[in-house]
Amino acid sequence: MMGISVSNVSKRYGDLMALNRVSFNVNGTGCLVLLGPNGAGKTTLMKIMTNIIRPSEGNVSINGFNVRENPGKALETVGSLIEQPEFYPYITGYEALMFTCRIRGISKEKCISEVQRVSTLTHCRDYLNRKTKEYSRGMKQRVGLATALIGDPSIIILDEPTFGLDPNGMMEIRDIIMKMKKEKLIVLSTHLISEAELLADYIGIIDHGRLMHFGPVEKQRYLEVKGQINEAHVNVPGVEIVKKDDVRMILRKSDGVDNWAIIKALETSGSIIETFDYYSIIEDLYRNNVSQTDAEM
Ligand SMILES: Nc1ncnc2c1ncn2[C@@H]1O[C@H](COP(=O)(O)OP(=O)(O)OP(=O)(O)O)[C@@H](O)[C@H]1O
Repeated sequence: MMGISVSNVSKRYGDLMALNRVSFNVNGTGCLVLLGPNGAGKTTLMKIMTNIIRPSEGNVSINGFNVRENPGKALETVGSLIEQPEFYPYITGYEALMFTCRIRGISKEKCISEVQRVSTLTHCRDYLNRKTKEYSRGMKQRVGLATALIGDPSIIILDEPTFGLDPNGMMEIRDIIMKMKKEKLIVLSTHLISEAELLADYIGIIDHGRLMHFGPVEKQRYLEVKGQINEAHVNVPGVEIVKKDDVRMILRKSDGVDNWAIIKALETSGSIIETFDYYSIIEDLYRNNVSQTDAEM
């Protein structure tokens, strides 16, 4: 099974610990979102994962191959877009993509159709014949993403893929990621909680170089109840109250607990329910794990 293993990775820049003993494993398909404020260490971690820089300590393995010792094998099926893409200014986007096809070992005959495929996916065909020095930030971002998709890699590592895109562009890229994550392993960084909520199957929260939280996003497990719930008791096995005030309550439930059982218990105990819905816990995790001065939503 495809997977990434990050083991005790630290990175020092002089006195600064940009990453401090980060470890996690992620396997199979889905999307791991690395969420954290500016300067948290997300890009540094992704650069280490793709062998752009070397860790001060620790190791990264992809599909069982150590990224530093065996980069050819480890990164064979990995596509990536790290930081803002930069292209040689006098070449066109088309030439940049063709060049990447050749580097990735795609045969000459197949390059044209592959460039068409990735540029259609990322909606950058209209300006592929213009020189990259004329591109806006968003245009560069789309061509950069197209570059990451060349060769149809099974693992894709994307550093802030929607950075610099207009709202439509953001939605298009998120749609592409939603589709791709069904059959690929995607790792992406963002400082936007809304983006994490939409895309994450696994979440890693990074602050000041430390991995503060790592785990699956249990989308169906958390419920938000609003209404008059000041006297609420939820005597349902497998249900616990995570947070509660007079008008709002967050619940966590175990597998197999029926939402109707919870509603019934709440009403029986005298609550008046106005809304009852699934709740994304990511914002809470972020608030609890990122130092307040840095928190930006
Ligand atoms: N080459 C470098 N030399 C010195 N310090 C660096 C270098 N690269 C990164 N840093 C520092 O390491 C820390 C982590 O930076 P990094 O770019 O990984 O953060 P980030 O989470 O990706 O932030 P952002 O969301 O702003 O892109 C920051 O304090 C940054 O200033």
